[in-house]
Amino acid sequence: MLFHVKMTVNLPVDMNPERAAQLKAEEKALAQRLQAEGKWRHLWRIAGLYANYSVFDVDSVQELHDTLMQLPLYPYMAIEVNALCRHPSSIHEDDR
Ligand SMILES: O=C(O)CC1=CCC(=O)O1
Repeated sequence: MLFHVKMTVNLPVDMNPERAAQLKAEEKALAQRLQAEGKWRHLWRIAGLYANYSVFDVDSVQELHDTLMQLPLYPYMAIEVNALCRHPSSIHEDDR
């Protein structure tokens, strides 16, 4: 199942810089592991914003929920989710 996810990060302005750097490093490590596993298919910066557009390929809505909840930056994110399904004109056989 594919889901388009927008994540907007809002770190508190008074957050300790070392704590912020630690959270970002943990987020990067998990994001790269999930990409290597094929669960996090796309990760794009939204130009001009501390936000991203992502596409997740997971087995269930519950798996998406659990994945998002475990992100280190989750407490500081606003998240919007849209479920995706195959477009009849798509030429990409792996879209599903
Ligand atoms: O910087 C972001 O958009 C938040 C984020 C998601 C994965 C990652 O490494 O950073």
